[in-house]
Formats: sequence, structure tokens, C-alpha cells
Amino acid sequence: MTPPVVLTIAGSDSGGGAGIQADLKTFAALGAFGVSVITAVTAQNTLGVTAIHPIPIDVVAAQLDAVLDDFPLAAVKVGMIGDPAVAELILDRADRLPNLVVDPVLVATSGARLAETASVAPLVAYPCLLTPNRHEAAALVGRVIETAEEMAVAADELVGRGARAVVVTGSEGAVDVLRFDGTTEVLRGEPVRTENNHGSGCTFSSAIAVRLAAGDPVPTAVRNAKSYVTAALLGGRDWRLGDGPGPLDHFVF
Ligand SMILES: Nc1ncnc2c1ncn2[C@@H]1O[C@H](COP(=O)(O)OP(=O)(O)OP(=O)(O)O)[C@@H](O)[C@H]1O
Ligand SMILES: Cc1ncc(CO)c(N)n1
Repeated sequence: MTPPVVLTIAGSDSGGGAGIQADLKTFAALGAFGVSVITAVTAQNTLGVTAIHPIPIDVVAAQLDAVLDDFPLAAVKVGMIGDPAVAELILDRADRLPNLVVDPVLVATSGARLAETASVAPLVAYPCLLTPNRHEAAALVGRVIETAEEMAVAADELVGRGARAVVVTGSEGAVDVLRFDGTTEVLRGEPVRTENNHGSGCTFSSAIAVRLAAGDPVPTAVRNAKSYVTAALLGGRDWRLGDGPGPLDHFVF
């Protein structure tokens, strides 16, 4: 059977654990056919980011149009965009981008700054499914977020600005908060004791996109994606790839 096509619009991680590379592995692992629009090339490994080269906006637009002109998209995941012009481009083509999941990537797990808050601001007001981690949500609402209660208030505030749904992720504690359709759901996952969490957020948002493409309602897609990330974290727990926080085992199944 022909698989659903899912698009990632994101940056390349030369280390293979996050960004476009994590997205395409997640799509393949969960049964979707992945296509990609690369917004930036990062020189990156498990220890950090040493260079960022934004792709010129006309080349980003040409990739997007090449994909749109030939593939029936079932869902779209947006990761690192780096430049507000890319956000404007996405908004301009948004009526052809179904099931839009936006991970407002601002900081890598290693702590390196990947994008300015202003670069994703135009997309935050679009009715997409937003997946900020606690720190990204804090940058978007302008205050520190620590507790699940504070995550819920921030998620509600971001829905108020126009998002269709918001999941604020809590990283190691495995507690995420979903705000959708007037209700708040606290998702308590199994905390995995691991150093290897590089790309967990990219993997999570990509898995949500695949599950939406498969027809899951938003809360089911988010729960299924969370189970997949937990399994991939467990699978890669004992891997030793690089000297810093390593990647997940995307093909754990
Ligand atoms: N150690 C862990 N054990 C269980 N779940 C985890 C762990 N770390 C992250 N998660 C889960 O992974 C998903 C992604 O969230 P996370 O907050 O790690 O994203 P992120 O910080 O944006 O990741 P990255 O920047 O590395 O891509 C969430 O569902 C979160 O609960
Ligand atoms: C290219 C890229 N996108 C996203 C992340 C977030 O983890 C990263 N480290 N690198």
C-alpha cells in the first residue's frame, strides 16, 4: 500500500540525531514516506553546534514548491526555521500544508542557540499544533516555567494567541501538558534514565505528524507519539555514540 507522505521543514543536523535526520527516521519507522525542505545546515554533533548556514529563502521556497507540486501531503512538521522569512513562506502556502505541527526550535539539547524567538513568532498565531519544550514555551510567553501548572497556563495562553493545540514538553521528567479543544490533559510518561536524549523533541513532533496523517485525533496522536519517544529513548539508553548526549533508537521496533 502507498504510505502517507509527511513533510519536514527543518534544519540538518550533521550528527544525525536531531533535525531533518531525526524527522525522516521517525517518519520511516512509523510507516510514512518522508519528504524534506531544508532551511539551514548545522555543523553539529552530540557536544554542540559549531556552525549554522541558513539556506537562501528562494532555495527554501523552491524545495517547498517542488514538493507541493508533486506529492499529496498528509501532514507537515516544522522544526528549526531560523529566519522569519521562512515562517512567512510557510504561512503563505499554509492552505496546502495539512495537519501542521510546529516545534518552535530555539535551543539545542546541548544548550546552543539555534534560532531567535522572533523567527517563529509569525507561526505561533497560526492554528497549528505547537510543541514547545518548557524553555521554548517560556521564551514565547516571556516568563520562567517550572511546574506542570505553569506549563498548563502557558499552553492555554498560546492557544489564546491562535494555536489549535499546544503540548508543552517537560523533558526528563516525562510530564507533558496538552491543551486542546478547551481541555487540559497532563500526560505522565515513564521517565527514562538516560544521557541519550538528543533529538527527543524533533522525534516527538515528527511522530505526532505521522499519527495525525494516519487519522488519529489530536489527543490520541500526542499519546501515541509520546509512547514512541519513550520506546526510542529506552532502545538507545545504552548506546555510546559521541561524547555528549547521544541520539535515540528510532528503529527500536
Ligand atoms: N528522559 C526522558 N524520559 C522519558 N521521556 C522523555 C525524556 N526526555 C524527554 N522525554 C519526552 O520526550 C518528548 C520530547 O520532549 P523534550 O522536552 O525532550 O523535547 P526537546 O527539549 O524539544 O528536545 P530536543 O531539543 O532534544 O529535540 C516529551 O514527550 C518528553 O516528555
Ligand atoms: C537542526 C536541528 N534542529 C533541531 C534541533 C533540536 O534538538 C537540533 N539540535 N538541531
